[in-house]
Amino acid sequence: MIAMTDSIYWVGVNDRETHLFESMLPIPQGVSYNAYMIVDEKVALIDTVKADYNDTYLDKIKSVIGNRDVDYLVINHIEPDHSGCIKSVVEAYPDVKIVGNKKTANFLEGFYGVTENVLIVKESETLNLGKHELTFFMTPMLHWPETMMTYEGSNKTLFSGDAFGGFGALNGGVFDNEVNFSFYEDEMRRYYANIVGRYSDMVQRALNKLSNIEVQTICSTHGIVWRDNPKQVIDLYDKWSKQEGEDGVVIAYGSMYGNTKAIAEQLARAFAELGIKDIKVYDAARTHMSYILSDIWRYNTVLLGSSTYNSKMFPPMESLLSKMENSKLKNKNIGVFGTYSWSGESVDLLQKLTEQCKIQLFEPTIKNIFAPGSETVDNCKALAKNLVAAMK
Ligand SMILES: Cc1cc2nc3c(=O)[nH]c(=O)nc-3n(C[C@H](O)[C@H](O)[C@H](O)COP(=O)(O)O)c2cc1C
Repeated sequence: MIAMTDSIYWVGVNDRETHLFESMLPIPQGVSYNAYMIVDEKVALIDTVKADYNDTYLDKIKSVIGNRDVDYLVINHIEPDHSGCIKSVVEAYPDVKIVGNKKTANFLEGFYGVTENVLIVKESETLNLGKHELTFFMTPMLHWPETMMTYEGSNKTLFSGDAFGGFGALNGGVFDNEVNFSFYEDEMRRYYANIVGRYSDMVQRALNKLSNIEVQTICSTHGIVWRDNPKQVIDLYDKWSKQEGEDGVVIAYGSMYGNTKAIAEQLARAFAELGIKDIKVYDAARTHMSYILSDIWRYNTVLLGSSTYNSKMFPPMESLLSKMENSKLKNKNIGVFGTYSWSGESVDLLQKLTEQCKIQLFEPTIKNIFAPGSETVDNCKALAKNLVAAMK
């Protein structure tokens, strides 16, 4: 338990055990499931943690309130990594009222069979705890239908659910002024690109809503608590949700025997010769696509390459492109390249995807039969030149 004020507590946990978040995204640095508690005339919990950490969570609550009862459990987001302890909270505190919106109630019944003692709240409705008053803001599809945020007025604290969160367990430092943010920034962007990015329009809607309230502290369900400079994370979310990429290049390729890789290397060199310093080259079969997507989110220029594999793209590139399409990527300048030996579908498929994604494809497209020759070097230089000219 960590006291955030004399009456608001962090009762979250660090997960250093799970390898793959949502069974897909590597979290070598762990992740935190943040939950909070407000102790006033009434006691309110805000979100719970993943079921695996049930005992630790309940112990933390008890360490603050002893034998007092919990009056409310606010569910900002019912994804199981935050709602996994609902049933044990109900068992431990049978009179607890579960606070959520109409959609939360539906999920609550479906996941946990809980139908009693549910308090349904609507947009801007308030709940008085004594000195603290909670106001609820609906933020649907950020990133589930039932997501909402809870604002505590006396401390100007926003409990934001998954919004403003990120990977990376809390290594002692919990608040933004206690940590070196560069590590958390990378892990926040990877979380954003892979989990929230698809719902960027909803993020913009939520940011507009929040612009009407004064926020001094942001408490997300993952990662650090922002109380020194909450504007920093709001600005980052604004930038990421507008998909405003920085000048820089991501080159991702799939290559079995090095021919496509050779083009990737030539392209990287061509960008470097044009003065670009931020160039990230990824073998899509080697680096998990969540890291590649995170950099694609960061930069404005993307080069995608694939050899032809059984009339298709090389499978790891196919996965990356499917994820890119699902993320509703926009505002990127793209070049494509690849090699083949007889039918050569991969580059055409790469091109087709850029049409589906509505991202701008730059010429020349580089499609090589067998090993790349000297004309490939010229094509790489021409493509790099066109893409650099389009940077800010
Ligand atoms: C398993 C396998 C399947 C392939 N399937 C095709 C194909 O369907 N059409 C084609 O034109 N070339 C195909 N090729 C040839 C490669 O696309 C070609 O040799 C390419 O240059 C390899 O590039 P890389 O060295 O970057 O892997 C295949 C090669 C392998 C090893």
